[in-house]
Amino acid sequence: MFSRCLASPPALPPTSCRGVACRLPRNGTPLICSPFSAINTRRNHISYNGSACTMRFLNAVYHGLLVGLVPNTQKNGRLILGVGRSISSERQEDSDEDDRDITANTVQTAIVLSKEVLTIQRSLLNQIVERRELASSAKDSVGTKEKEPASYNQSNSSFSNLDGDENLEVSAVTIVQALDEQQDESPKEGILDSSPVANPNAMNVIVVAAECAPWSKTGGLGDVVGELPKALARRGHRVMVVAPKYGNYAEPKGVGVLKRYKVDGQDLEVTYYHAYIDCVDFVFIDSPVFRHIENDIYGGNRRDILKRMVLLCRVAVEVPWYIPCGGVCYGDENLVFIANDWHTSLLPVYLKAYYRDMGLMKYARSLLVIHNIAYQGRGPVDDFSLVDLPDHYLDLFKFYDPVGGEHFNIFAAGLKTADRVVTVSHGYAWELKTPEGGWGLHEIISDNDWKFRGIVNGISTEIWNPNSDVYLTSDGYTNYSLETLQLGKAQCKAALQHELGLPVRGDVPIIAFIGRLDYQKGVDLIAEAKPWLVGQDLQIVMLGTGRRDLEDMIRGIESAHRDKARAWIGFSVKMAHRITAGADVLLMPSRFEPCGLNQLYAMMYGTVPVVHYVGGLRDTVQQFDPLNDVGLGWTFERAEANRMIQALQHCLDTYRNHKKSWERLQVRGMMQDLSWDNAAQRYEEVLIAAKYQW
Ligand SMILES: Nc1ncnc2c1ncn2[C@@H]1O[C@H](COP(=O)(O)OP(=O)(O)O[C@H]2O[C@H](CO)[C@@H](O)[C@H](O)[C@H]2O)[C@@H](O)[C@H]1O
Repeated sequence: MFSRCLASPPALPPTSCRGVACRLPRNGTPLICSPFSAINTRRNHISYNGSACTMRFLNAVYHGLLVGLVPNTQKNGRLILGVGRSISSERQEDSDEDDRDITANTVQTAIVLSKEVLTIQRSLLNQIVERRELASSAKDSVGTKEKEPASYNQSNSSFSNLDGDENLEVSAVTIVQALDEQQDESPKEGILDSSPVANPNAMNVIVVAAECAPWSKTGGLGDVVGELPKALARRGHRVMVVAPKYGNYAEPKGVGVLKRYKVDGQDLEVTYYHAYIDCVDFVFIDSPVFRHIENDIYGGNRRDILKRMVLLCRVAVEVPWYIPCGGVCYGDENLVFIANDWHTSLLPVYLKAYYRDMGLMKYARSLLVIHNIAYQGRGPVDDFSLVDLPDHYLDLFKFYDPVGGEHFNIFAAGLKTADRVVTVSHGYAWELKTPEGGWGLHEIISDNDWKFRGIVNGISTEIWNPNSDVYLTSDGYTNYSLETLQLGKAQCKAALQHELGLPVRGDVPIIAFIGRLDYQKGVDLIAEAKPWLVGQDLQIVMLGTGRRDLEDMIRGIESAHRDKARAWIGFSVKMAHRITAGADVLLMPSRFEPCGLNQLYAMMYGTVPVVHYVGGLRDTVQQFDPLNDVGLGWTFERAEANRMIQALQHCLDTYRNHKKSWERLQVRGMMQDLSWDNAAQRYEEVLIAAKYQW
């Protein structure tokens, strides 16, 4: 098996794709894409608003915008800009005279460049403008002879190694002029505020997952993969998401790259689609094995699912070499992969076995995020033959526990191999190290505690925002904010009751449940509590899909109590939003909950959570304390129906009899900053730790 691996070693990337370096076509091609209308190419050079510079420089500028572009020194009236290590590390490739015809890439790069230059950091703009003003005031005071501001000539600059390289020069004045012109056309605040921050620790980050909202989503993983990358990009990282292409997606366009991978002896053709949205490169992998399963992305037999995940991981690990995003491949320096759950736990293993063990991708690192340890990619030991690894890697996967006996466990191998491991809350991080919470993997997690950390998920405050929610603009629903909470929520509640055919009554509390119908989510506790629930003056709305018996169970509750209960079986994003807005209470009796997103969404909509005190629900829902008027909802200590009923009794008492307390609860929930920005900062700390780990 080892020799099979060696017989088809992973191909080395083309030299033009190994870093930021790309070559221009032999014949000059005018690039008319710049808002400055002044980017032109000559052989190996680009004239940018009249200043000669190399494509490498433009690429470096592109990266420099992300890592911080620093005025360095001035020479012959031109400002030399240092862009950190990306330039110096690429300089030796300048001597390579091998031009490559990459016109399309070059044009694309210039397009990206021209867009990115507009989002150049406020600090750079200010520095340059300040210096220009300094220069002109100095000029005024001295007369006709232009005098350089002293700061231009700092010989101790950290970028002094760039001195003298003509190719790295660009006229500061032309940049300033271009920015000035652009400011006339566009709202300054908008451009600058949405730009990535300068970040000295900026990295290339590739998030790999089996699902990515809004294109594919079966639960919280999709939401996280759709949003965390954007928050990392806002922090100045260059971020890509790699996910399978399950359907026909509108935005991503084919990139014209075709590759073949062998999985379980079968040749699989792979093409790639790309979209650049909110400063993130979304790369979708198209292959026959992924097509037409958008409604059942984890469907099929165990071996089929495993083969899909093998393909995803094998392709993803090479994407930084082969897929030009904005004309430039990510390359493997300063690179961190973020794998998610067992589906992509093979990625850290492939990174090690195929590359780092062979002296390739030496500086690339991997981070594995545990969203749910209950799914581990277990199978018989024979499954090892499907993952195409050297024989000595079997020990990483072979795992014994009393439940599964000796078996093949993909999550186990990923946890051991990844450079860092994160899970999605502090509560769950603790639980994972216990025999109950770790689902057999607790010892591996404890053994790797040094590289393990909990980071609470954030949420998209654009998609899940009652003030701009696109699903609240029709059918009687309305958008609302903190200021219009009581009126707006009452209207949404009436619209929900109307849409579901429940009695339209403002005074009756609506208790909602949204989630996968399985053991984890504790929906059976609702069935157990049914006699109490239906004896109350309340309405209960349940949205979910999953286990057939649980679907039948909630259907049964509805058919026995049509005036009080509704069960929506299926996956409906629209209904999830509408129920979150229209309900008064969100019930989450989850037996375990790594983080939970629905309680966060609920709080943003003034919907009060009642949750089992477990995992991420402990971290995010502080128990209401009426004496001190603090807290965000109600928690119950054990996943038992009577405990849940007690918590609901307290909750309904406050709803009915303490309106002001209730409103303050709602307001406290809505006023929290639950955005991804905090979590992204924590992730960045982990990325940095991984980068400097040897
Ligand atoms: N029938 C339905 N129709 C429409 N939308 C539906 C739906 N059922 C669920 N959803 C949506 O799917 C998402 C569920 O997210 P959760 O975080 O609650 O659970 P999940 O268990 O999938 O995620 C796992 O990963 C996430 C992310 O890390 C962790 O928060 C979580 O604890 C862990 O179990 C929400 O956006 C919810 O609205």
